[in-house]
Amino acid sequence: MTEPGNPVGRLPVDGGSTEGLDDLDGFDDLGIQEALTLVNEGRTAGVFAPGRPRAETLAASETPAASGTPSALDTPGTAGTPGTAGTPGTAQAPQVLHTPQTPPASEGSRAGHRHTGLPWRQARAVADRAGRAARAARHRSRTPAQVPLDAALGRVLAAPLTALTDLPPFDTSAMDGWAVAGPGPWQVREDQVLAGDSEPAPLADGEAAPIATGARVPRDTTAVLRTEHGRPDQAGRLHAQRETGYGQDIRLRGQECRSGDQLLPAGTPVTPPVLGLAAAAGYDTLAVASRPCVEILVLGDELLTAGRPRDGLIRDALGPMLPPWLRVLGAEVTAVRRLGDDAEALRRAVVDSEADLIVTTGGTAAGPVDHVHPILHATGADLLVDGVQVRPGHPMLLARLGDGRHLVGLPGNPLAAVSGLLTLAQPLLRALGEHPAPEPYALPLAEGVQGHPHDTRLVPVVLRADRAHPLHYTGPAMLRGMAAADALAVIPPGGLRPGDESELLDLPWTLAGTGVCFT
Ligand SMILES: Nc1nc2c(c(=O)[nH]1)N[C@H]1C(S)=C(S)[C@@H](COP(=O)(O)OP(=O)(O)OC[C@H]3O[C@@H](n4cnc5c(N)ncnc54)[C@H](O)[C@@H]3O)O[C@H]1N2
Ligand code: MOO
Repeated sequence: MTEPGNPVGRLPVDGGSTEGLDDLDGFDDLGIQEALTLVNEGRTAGVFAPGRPRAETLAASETPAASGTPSALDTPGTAGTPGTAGTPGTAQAPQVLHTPQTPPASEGSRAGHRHTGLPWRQARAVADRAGRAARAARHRSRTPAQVPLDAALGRVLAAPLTALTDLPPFDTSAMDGWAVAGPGPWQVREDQVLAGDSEPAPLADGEAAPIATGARVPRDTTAVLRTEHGRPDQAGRLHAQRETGYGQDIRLRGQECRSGDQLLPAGTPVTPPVLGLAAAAGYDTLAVASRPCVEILVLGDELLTAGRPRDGLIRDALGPMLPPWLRVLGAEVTAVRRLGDDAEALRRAVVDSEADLIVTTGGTAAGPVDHVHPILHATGADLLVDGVQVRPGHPMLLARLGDGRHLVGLPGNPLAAVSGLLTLAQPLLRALGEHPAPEPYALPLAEGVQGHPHDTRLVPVVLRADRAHPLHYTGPAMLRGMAAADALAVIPPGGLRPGDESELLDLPWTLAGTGVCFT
């Protein structure tokens, strides 16, 4: 536990090891000594509350809470919390420090630390532009698919939805009651008019006919009198108990649209109500944008596809995670291939693929078996994004392979791969699949979040009561926090204080539920 008056506590933590400190978001490119200096000088945004274990404050993003067996949701605010620096041992309100000594990202000093790649927003914009360019190329070469209504769900209209009929297609009763003609009382007819009847007999003046909601009104009907507003007498005459205006409770033909009206523009996502509207307007099939084809290449000799980790081998977490996620983003996943660390297999897979997008996992860094860069170089690919100023995931990349085809290289660390997915694959696939980008939105943070000195951070959060609560277990190699998350908070360099609005990247299943969107 941290000793009062000694904000930093005993360093190093974790049983005397500094292992893990170089993984700290915000510090991992500074070097351990530099990071510790910043901490000791209070120049980082960090809460060093008396009694709080140092591991929870300094290393919150990687380190489990100190006691018990907390879940990712436990005291969510404490994960990645160090957004404030109070004076330990005093009742003084914490003072916020926004790493004032750090140069802005654009200054990019290479002297003490790596600082490469595109700024996060710029990288997303590049991916979006690449998707748009590829889409234009696809438009020239492919015709939109015409699919049955149920197969169109989750796709995007390739053409405007134009009404094939007037809606309503004929004058209908809006209520159960009586169709009446002229002023009452009315003589009630025997025959009832039901929904689906094709051509009810016209009403004579002074006549009423029992009618159901949705039934076609007889010609010369002047109003519909609701069941609860009329009283038939013994002699079969109907008396109005409320005044009935001319045209009341009659839905006129064409009230909603006329045949030929544009109901929705091209580019509209096909949701359940769109399917309903299309059916009402007379459609059996819809023209939808073709889905971008995506091939996933999982790299790494250390990966197992079944059983428990053993003998230095670990389970492949990305093979199961990426296909459904990419489908939610509008992709058709045509293959998931596990290539190990075989450079030649990777080269062949890249050269032979006909997918619009290849997503690789792992091998993006500079290790002895990190083959992605060399293979892209050897195959003459155009690196549009080579590293992004984002944590985790900074080695992510985007390359153009020619013919409007692209490759997104996701880092192997699983949360870094999620970051790459949201930063590069999502904007590219949205643009390619013609899905509109959602409106950006923000919520106040329940707790402060420490920023990286130069890079944007993406931090898993849960959303409760209109606030975003940062989660535990959000180190680059962890999915435990992510699996409990509703969204990722976008933390600018320097961090955010409690109550600051943080932009949020939504996770599509949070609202829709898993059954709906993984079609
Ligand atoms: N000298 C440097 N080393 C590293 C840097 C750096 O800048 N300089 N960056 C680190 C960061 S940050 C990341 S992220 C990783 C990116 O590495 P790669 O994309 O090359 O990925 P690998 O080395 O293949 O794997 C990294 C890590 O992730 C595990 N992994 C890989 N694939 C999977 C999978 N499908 N499921 C679960 N786990 C996976 C792998 O076993 C490694 O532990 O590089 C750092 N190094
Ligand atoms: O830390 Mo890396 O940023 O895991 O992507």
